[in-house]
Formats: sequence, structure tokens, C-alpha cells
Amino acid sequence: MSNAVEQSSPTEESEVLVEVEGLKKYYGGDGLFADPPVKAVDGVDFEIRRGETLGLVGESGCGKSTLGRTLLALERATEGSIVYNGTDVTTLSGTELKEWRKNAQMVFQDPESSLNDRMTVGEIIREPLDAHDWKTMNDRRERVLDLLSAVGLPDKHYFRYPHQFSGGQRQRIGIARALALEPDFLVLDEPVSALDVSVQAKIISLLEDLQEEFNLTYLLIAHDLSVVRYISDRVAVMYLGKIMEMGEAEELFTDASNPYTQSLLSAIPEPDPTETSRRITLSGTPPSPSDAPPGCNLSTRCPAKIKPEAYANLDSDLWNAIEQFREVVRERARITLSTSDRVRRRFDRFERFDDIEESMADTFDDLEVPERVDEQIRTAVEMVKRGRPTEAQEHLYDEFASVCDREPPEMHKVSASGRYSYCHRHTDEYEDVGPVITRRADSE
Ligand SMILES: Nc1ncnc2c1ncn2[C@@H]1O[C@H](COP(=O)(O)OP(=O)(O)OP(=O)(O)O)[C@@H](O)[C@H]1O
Repeated sequence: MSNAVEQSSPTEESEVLVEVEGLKKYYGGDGLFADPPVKAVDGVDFEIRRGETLGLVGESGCGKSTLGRTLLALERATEGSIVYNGTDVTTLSGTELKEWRKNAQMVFQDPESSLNDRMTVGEIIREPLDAHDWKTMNDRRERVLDLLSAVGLPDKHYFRYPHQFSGGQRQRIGIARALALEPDFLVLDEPVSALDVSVQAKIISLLEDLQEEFNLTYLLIAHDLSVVRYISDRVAVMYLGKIMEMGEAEELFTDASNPYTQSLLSAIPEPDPTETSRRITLSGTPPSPSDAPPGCNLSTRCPAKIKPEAYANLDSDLWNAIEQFREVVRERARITLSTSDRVRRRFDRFERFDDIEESMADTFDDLEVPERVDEQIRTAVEMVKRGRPTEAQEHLYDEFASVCDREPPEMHKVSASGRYSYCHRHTDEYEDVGPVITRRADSE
């Protein structure tokens, strides 16, 4: 248990290289009649220390690549600051931005498509040097030869073409190119996921050697959690545009605090088949990043969600059924109605959502439903049938929402090393995450 804190860590011995505050990256949403924006990154605060590897994990679409690209100013931030070595990168443009970009580069996932097949390897690696008019042509050639050697490729590859190489070799070329301008900071976006396992190990070891040799700082985006655990000093866990938990890698992997991290980690297969660990499944599907829940981002799927006071002692199956039904109504509210549907609704002829009755029956038929709950559900069903799912959604929210639906959680320091996590359960007011998840899983 802990209290909400300003972001801080007692182990902040090393120098901070990148400091991110309130960073948001939204797509679209401009204009009077536009759809709501896609909130790919929705207010993240963290820092990256010089020389460390920060792992960034989370389900597909949670905003990892967007965050990586925004940190490199390849995307313009919607809000917030990215202070790199004292400079707020979000305020740079033109020559200043071009000059800054030397410091920070990206290594892409797919070595098949990220290299231009019409250029020789030498030209590919030299291109950033040419673009920045770096020293003389002779110096550039020397630099490329040095880089080839640094990534373990012989000089003779200078005049060859990328298609003559294997995936691993192509990734070495991509890494050499990223290093050309002597950056301090690299975003590695799934750098090994397109490679065979045996090749993955070699590229990881190369990245480690280069980090040591050139004192590089890495942000490593990867979906393979074992790779992240192996290579990262610290790890940030992202869900729906927000960081849910962040801290020392080994500690986070063995003692996660946030329900989302616990669920993500429970999906890793046990190396020892005699050990059985429980898989924590999240209900439903992730909400759209253009329609995130108003409270905690995880509130629609959380395995440790807090129940509202009036229903604190409600049977777990019934509680799950209510949550499931709320999700069904939420899905209906996301459907854009055609003009004819809206006309029918106006004249009380709307029938498109009549099957909500069936969904209600499927969800609640085997359960004992108290009168108060029954009444609320039936009212919502009538609203949906009349073509007003948003009203139904609000009606269910008013009755069944808990603190998790209503308020975004604050950041809490959850370990002595300074790991932090966003969850309402990290306060003394509520039972801790672990026992709740275990009890709910046992009762299923
Ligand atoms: N240029 C864009 N325009 C509109 N939406 C975008 C754009 N780029 C990303 N998105 C949306 O932003 C959200 C986050 O995408 P992003 O690629 O950053 O996620 P991710 O975690 O890196 O996913 P993955 O692991 O699959 O690469 C997604 O909903 C995606 O569709």
C-alpha cells in the first residue's frame, strides 16, 4: 500500500537523458464535424536515464510505436514536453530540429522493407551523413567502413545491395545506418521480431555491445516479453495510450503491482512445465483509442475492478454479468446510425437493436437478479431498443459505476526502488490487487 506521489525514484543516481511530461499524441479530431481524435498517446510522464535500456511493452495498438516516433520528433506532439538533454524537442523546427535529429535515431522492425533496395549498402549507411553534409566525402567513406566493422560486416559489403543479404545482416545494416551520425539515443522498434530466433540472439548481443561501446541509451519496443526482460534495465507497461506501471525490469517481472501488468505477464508460458501459474484473462476487447473510458483506462476489462459501494457484496457472477452487459451496450453506442435509422428513431420505429433482449437473456438468464438490478437493466434495454444506446450507457454508468469508472487513478509509488503504478487499489482504502485477483479467479 502506498500514497500517491509525484514521480520520483530514490535510485535516480544516473543522469536523466530524456524527460517526458504530459505527452499526448492525438490523430485527427480537427474540425467541427470530425470524428473524435484517436488518442494514441494520452498523457504520459517518464524519464529515460543515460546509458539505460527502457523496455516498452503492451498489447498491439496501445501506442508504443507512436510514443517512440513522437520521442524522436518524427511526429509532432499534440501536448506536453520532451526534454532531451535540457532542450524541449517539441518546440524545435526547421534547422534546429534537423540538427537535433542527429542525436536520436530509430531502428525499425522490418529489415526487408526499411532499406532501399536500389542503393548499395555503403550508400544506405552514408545517406544520413550526406543529408547532414557531414565532413568530406572521404571522411564519410571512412565512417561507413568503421560502422560496417562495428556491426560485424566486412568492408566488401560496401558495394553490395540489400537484397543480397539475410534478415539478420539487413538488420545490421539498419543499425549501422542509425548509428551514422553518432546518436546518443536509439528507439528500437521491434528490432528482432522479424528475425529467426537464432539470429535474434545475435542481434540482441550486438545491440548490447554497441550500447556499451558508444554509451547508447535505448528505448526498446518489443512484444516478446522474454526479450524485454533480458535486455531492459527498466520497463514501462502501456495500455490504451497510458503508462500503467513502470520500474526496474526484474522487479516488475517478478512482483508486478498493476492488474494490467499482472495479466500481461501471466500470459508468458512457464519455462518449467511442472510449475503451473494462473492465467489472468482480461474480459472483452480493448476500447477504441478514440473512445477511452472516462475513469481508469483499464476499467472496462480490469480483473481487480472495485465494485461500487451499493453493490460491494454482490455475487461475482452477477457482477461480471453486469460488466459484460455494460460492454454490450457500449458496443451499441459505438455504432454510427444511418440517416434512415435516425429517421426511424425519430418516429419511434427503430428496430435495429431489438436483439438486445436476447443479449440480456443470454447474460442474466442463469442468475438470480435482485429487483433493483433487474429494473436498471430493463430500463437500459428499453433505451437501446429505442435507438438510444448512449443514454442506456449513461443510465448503467449512473447506477453501476465505481471509482474505477469515474476517476483516473493517481500515480503511486509501489516499491522502495521507485517503481510506480496507476491503480485505485494502491491506496489503503481498498484491498490490494493480488488477493482480489486470486479470489475472483478461484470463484470462477
Ligand atoms: N498515422 C496515424 N493516423 C491515425 N491513427 C494512427 C496513426 N498511427 C497510429 N494510429 C493509431 O494509434 C493507435 C496506436 O498505434 P501504435 O502503432 O502506436 O500502437 P502499437 O502499440 O505500436 O501497436 P503495434 O504493437 O501493433 O505496432 C492505434 O489505434 C493506431 O491505429
